[in-house]
This record gives sequence, structure tokens and C-alpha cells, in this order.
Amino acid sequence: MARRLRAGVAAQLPVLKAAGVNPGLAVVLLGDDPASHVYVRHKIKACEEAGIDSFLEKYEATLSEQALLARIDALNRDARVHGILVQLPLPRHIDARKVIQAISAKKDVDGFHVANAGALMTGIEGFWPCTPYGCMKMLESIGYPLPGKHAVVIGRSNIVGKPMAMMLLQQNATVTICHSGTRNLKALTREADVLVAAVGKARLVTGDMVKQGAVVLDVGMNRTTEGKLCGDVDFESVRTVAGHITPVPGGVGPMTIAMLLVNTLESARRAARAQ
Ligand SMILES: Nc1nc2c(c(=O)[nH]1)N[C@@H](CN(C=O)c1ccc(C(=O)N[C@@H](CCC(=O)O)C(=O)O)cc1)CN2
Repeated sequence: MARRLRAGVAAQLPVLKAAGVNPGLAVVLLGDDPASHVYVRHKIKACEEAGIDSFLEKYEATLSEQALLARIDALNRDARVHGILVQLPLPRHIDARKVIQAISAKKDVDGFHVANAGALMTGIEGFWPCTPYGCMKMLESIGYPLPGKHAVVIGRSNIVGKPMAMMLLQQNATVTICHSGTRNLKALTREADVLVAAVGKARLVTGDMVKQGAVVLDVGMNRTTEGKLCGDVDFESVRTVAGHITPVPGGVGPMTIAMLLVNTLESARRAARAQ
């Protein structure tokens, strides 16, 4: 599905390019976190394959917050750039919230800016965060009827849990958000028609916690002690109970990158309309 979406973006570019707009994405990466380097490489490659211009800015982990804010200011003004993303996490001396708010909401293709969070909450045009947006696309692809269904989201992060809950609510699901303070998690997850695990705990969700036939979306990206990549869901025990389940790797992760391209294309379209 991610491949199909990316091909769809590529197919739509010639029309924009013929109108004189070359969509461009700026990716800002600080430090040497190996996982962040892998994700950024995938994003740049996805842009190249789709025909989106990419502007990669790599800095030492010691770059000052002030210098980073100055770069964002320059990218906000750069007409070649329709999308700006700063790869997270950032080094500890940098206030990620301040950095995200410095990105123009119109170029915030990650959908993390408060203006975009507010747009999602109130149902007006903005950018949706790529990971939960990808999850919604997957639900759409199986024709899953959300109205009246009970969706349980484990995790309340600003980039996945909260926006995921909002998107599900917008589709008239009844939404429960679970977190570290939730009592009797299993009693709640067993009630879920749609279960989204986005908590960052390897194989937290086991087969006995899932309702027969439920749709299970695994947003977790964890490493086992042997260094193997695994999600928040114990795939082997849950697959026998769930109606649909996303694997890790090869599930939500690639959709995150596909939705980034979708948002970048949309940003370029909006810029073209505003010309
Ligand atoms: N600025 C952002 N920072 C971060 C985001 C984000 O959306 N914007 N999300 C995550 C990391 N992330 C994208 O940046 C991301 C994570 C994982 C994948 C992915 O495709 N994973 C593969 C496995 C890759 C591997 O082998 O390690 C998979 O699931 O199949 C894509 C994007 C935090 N930071």
C-alpha cells in the first residue's frame, strides 16, 4: 500500500511541474543516532523515486538551538521548499517544542505544529501527522466502517497517540486512550474493535488482550535484547485472534514515509493555488 501511495504521488507530479511548481522537502538531521539516519535515508530515497526535490541538512549534535532556529527561518522563506521536517528525537540541549513551533505551519508536513494539531482537532484544513494518517489510510483500504466502533489507542504521544485518537473520533469511532496510568489495560483492550499500540514497549499486547476479529495496528518500533526489530504487539500470538494485523517491520513504518510524500505534494499544491 505504501508503494502504491508513493507511485500515486509520482504520477501526480507532472501536472504540478508543468504549472511551474517543483515540490521540495527539506530534511534537517542533527547528530548520529543510527535509527534517525536510516529513516532520513529512506525519506530522501522516497523523494528521489517520486520526483520530489529534497534538501538534506545534516549537522553535528552540538549545533546550538539558536543556529537550528536560524536554519528553520531560512527554510521557511525558501520558495523551493514546500515541506520542512526536523528528524526527532533532537539532542537534549534543544527544546523540540520550540523548534517545531518555529516551522511555518504551512510547511509542517510532519503535522506536529500546534496550528496543525488544532486544525486536526477542529476538523479544518491542515497537515495530519504521517504515522496516524497512514494508519487511517490502512483502515480505509480494508473498507473498515469506523462509526460506532470502539477504538482503543495505547499511548498518548503528541505525534502518534493523541492525533490517532482525534482521527478515529473524527470518523465517529468511540475512542479510549490508554497510558501508563491506565488500570486494567487488558479489560479495555479486549473491548477494542480497533486496537492501536503506540507505546514503545516490545510485545506488550498479547493474544489474550485482543478481541476476536479486531483490527490491530502496531506502531511500536522496538529492539529486542538480540537486536531484532519488533513492535508493541506480540505478532505470533495476536495474529491468530485478530481479523487484521500490521507487522513490524513492513507495516506502519513504510506508511509513515508514504504519507510524508502525500503531505509534501499537498503542501506544494496549496502553494501553487496561493500563487
Ligand atoms: N520528524 C519526525 N521524526 C520522527 C518521526 C516522524 O514522523 N517525523 N517518526 C519516527 C521515525 N520515523 C520517521 O521519521 C520512521 C520510523 C520507522 C520507519 C520504517 O519504515 N520502519 C521500518 C523498519 C526500518 C528499520 O529497519 O529500522 C518498518 O517498520 O518496516 C519509517 C519512519 C520518529 N521520528
